[in-house]
Amino acid sequence: MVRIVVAGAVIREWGGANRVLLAQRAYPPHLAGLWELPGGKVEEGESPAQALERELREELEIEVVGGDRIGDAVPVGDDLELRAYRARWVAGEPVAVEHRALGWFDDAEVVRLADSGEMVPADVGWVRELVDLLRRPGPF
Ligand SMILES: Nc1nc2c([nH]c(=O)n2[C@H]2C[C@H](O)[C@@H](COP(=O)(O)OP(=O)(O)OP(=O)(O)O)O2)c(=O)[nH]1
Repeated sequence: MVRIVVAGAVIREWGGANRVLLAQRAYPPHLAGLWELPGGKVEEGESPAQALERELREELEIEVVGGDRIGDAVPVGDDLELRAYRARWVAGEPVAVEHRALGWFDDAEVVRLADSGEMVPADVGWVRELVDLLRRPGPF
């Protein structure tokens, strides 16, 4: 059975640029050190939006509301399907509960991470859509 993994783009205008929140994985070894959109696996009985809201509460201690899809689904191995969504920030300052670090990246920095191999490979296909979002005016 294919499990759905949801990943969220929280965007904030900060320091004169729109920035997306990325998280640096601490595990497993082949992904440790790489940056991703935070999220996790959808549990039984949950909608993708509910899963995203729960995962960001658990991993980052922030409250968000799950929104529109970003880009296409990405198969990971034989048993995971990864999906990206907009996530509207509601409350809380992000804390790295499970990640090595957190960062807010503007459009150029997202491209640089992808080009330099510092982004989780499955997420690289979303960079074009992320950059388009970051170049649009808010509110987010
Ligand atoms: N959260 C997240 N996972 C990703 C991304 N890209 C990517 O390949 N993955 C993979 C890594 C993992 O194999 C899987 C999600 O695992 P996870 O560790 O974030 O999810 P989880 O909290 O539900 O996991 P678990 O500890 O219960 O295993 O998807 C991404 O952008 N965000």
